[in-house]
Amino acid sequence: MSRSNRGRESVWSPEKPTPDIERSMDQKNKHTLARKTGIGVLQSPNVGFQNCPTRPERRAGNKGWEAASMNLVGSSEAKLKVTSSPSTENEKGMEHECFNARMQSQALSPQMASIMKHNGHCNQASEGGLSMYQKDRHSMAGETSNGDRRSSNVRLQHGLAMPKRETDVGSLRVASIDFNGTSEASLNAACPTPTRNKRMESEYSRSGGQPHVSRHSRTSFIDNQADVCENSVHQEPSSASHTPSRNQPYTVVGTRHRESPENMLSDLNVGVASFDICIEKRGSVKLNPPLSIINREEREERKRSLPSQHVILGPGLILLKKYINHCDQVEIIKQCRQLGIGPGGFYRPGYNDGAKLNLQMMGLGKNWDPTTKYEDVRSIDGAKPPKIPDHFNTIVQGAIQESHNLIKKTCKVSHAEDVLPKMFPDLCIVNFYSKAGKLGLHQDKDESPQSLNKGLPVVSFSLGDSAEFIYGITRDASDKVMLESGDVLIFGGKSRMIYHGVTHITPGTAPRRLIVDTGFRSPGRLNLTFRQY
Ligand SMILES: O=C(O)CCC(=O)C(=O)O
Ligand SMILES: [Fe+2]
Repeated sequence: MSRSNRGRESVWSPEKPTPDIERSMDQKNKHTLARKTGIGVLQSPNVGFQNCPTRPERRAGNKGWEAASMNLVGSSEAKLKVTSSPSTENEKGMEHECFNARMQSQALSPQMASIMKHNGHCNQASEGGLSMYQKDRHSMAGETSNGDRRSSNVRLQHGLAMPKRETDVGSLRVASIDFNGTSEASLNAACPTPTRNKRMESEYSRSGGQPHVSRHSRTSFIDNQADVCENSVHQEPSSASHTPSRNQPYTVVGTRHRESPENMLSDLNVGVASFDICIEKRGSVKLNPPLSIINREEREERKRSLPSQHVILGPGLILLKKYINHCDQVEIIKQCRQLGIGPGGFYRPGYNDGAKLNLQMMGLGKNWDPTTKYEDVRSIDGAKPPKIPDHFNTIVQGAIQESHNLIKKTCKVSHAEDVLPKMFPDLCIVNFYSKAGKLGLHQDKDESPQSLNKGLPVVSFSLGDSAEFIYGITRDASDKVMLESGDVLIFGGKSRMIYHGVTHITPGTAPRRLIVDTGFRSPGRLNLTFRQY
């Protein structure tokens, strides 16, 4: 099993609704999907639309719609409207010609602009807006408005399933729409069939202007007698405090067309939504942590200055407990945050069949993706992975040195490098795990054969919430260790090819001071694995 088989999650399965979506359905074709998000956490509610009643591939000639997934995150003002005008007489003509997509956004991230340009989805794209005017039978038309509020019409080739075959006519799909920032948004979709109309509504509302409030997302499918076929995703600005800044990106990403592998592959090329590992501070009052917490953290600091609790878990397998100090942890999180929202930043890697890893990932130096493995330019969006910051490398070298000292002392060997070779990283995989994040059992074996043969170590930093890390020489890895914020785990030499994975993270275990000083998402865990290709 290779790294490419790491924990997979099917994100769109008509048979298996995602567990966090409650589903109910009455006898009159009324479907409701609802999901409540947690309190106190800026979350990305995934609103999944599954198993829509008029799937075009099943019911030839019907106008069907499908929206597989909608993600709303954080603050943005954005509007996507997709309409298909009805024709009472000639359904086919209507279905082929009258697609019209409209996206309004006050701010378009530079990243998104370049993605849209790169993928040829618009003829003009710039930070702050994009526009497209294109007319053909599968086109969407529109214009860019003046001023702050941009109106962009985009051709979402993968965001919408354009009718390609007779059986697909009239199908509208909005498979995945990502808004970043704090948002109020709604999605409406309706499509008449000869016998009945369907209407789908989704609403994500945010009460109050502060990030730490309870959130609610609602999606429902309602029978509708309206004579229009409309599918729109609509976000209304709710208050001045939601006014987006230019670096609050708005992106639209690809669909999951289940019926064709090529579609699934090309979906991945549509673009990525930028993901922020930190919660934006919105003028909220910064409260000092309670005394008990300060005391506990001071005790932990003191413990750190005691003789180290570093352990040798196996030959070339070293755990440096709380090796990274608070200031360095803050620095690493802030730098990852900055890099993560820029070009080549965090995205959720997926497989050709639509399954996705249970984490957000970013490559530094090189990108790694389950389908492409290592690449110098990200095939998903053409972005060049950012460089590894020098400061990170300094910590890596210090950790290797510390491990050598420990090996010399404990194993009484004169050449610690025989046990754990030195390594000068040219790439780093940064993983962000949210509450449900995990990583299936795998070996890290996509590095070069020379690197693997020499047993050049992987150096892994853990920050934020603790994680249960499982490992072992064989596939039935049964050893476990808790990786806490500041820990560095190193596996090289004879342990280079261990099977390993992350079974779960434990929410609420990140040092509070770290969250306060960084705005780091809670619950959340950041993991950086440095390697030499
Ligand atoms: O998150 C971790 O601790 C492990 C990450 C990992 O194994 C990987 O990225 O290959
Ligand atoms: Fe790994």
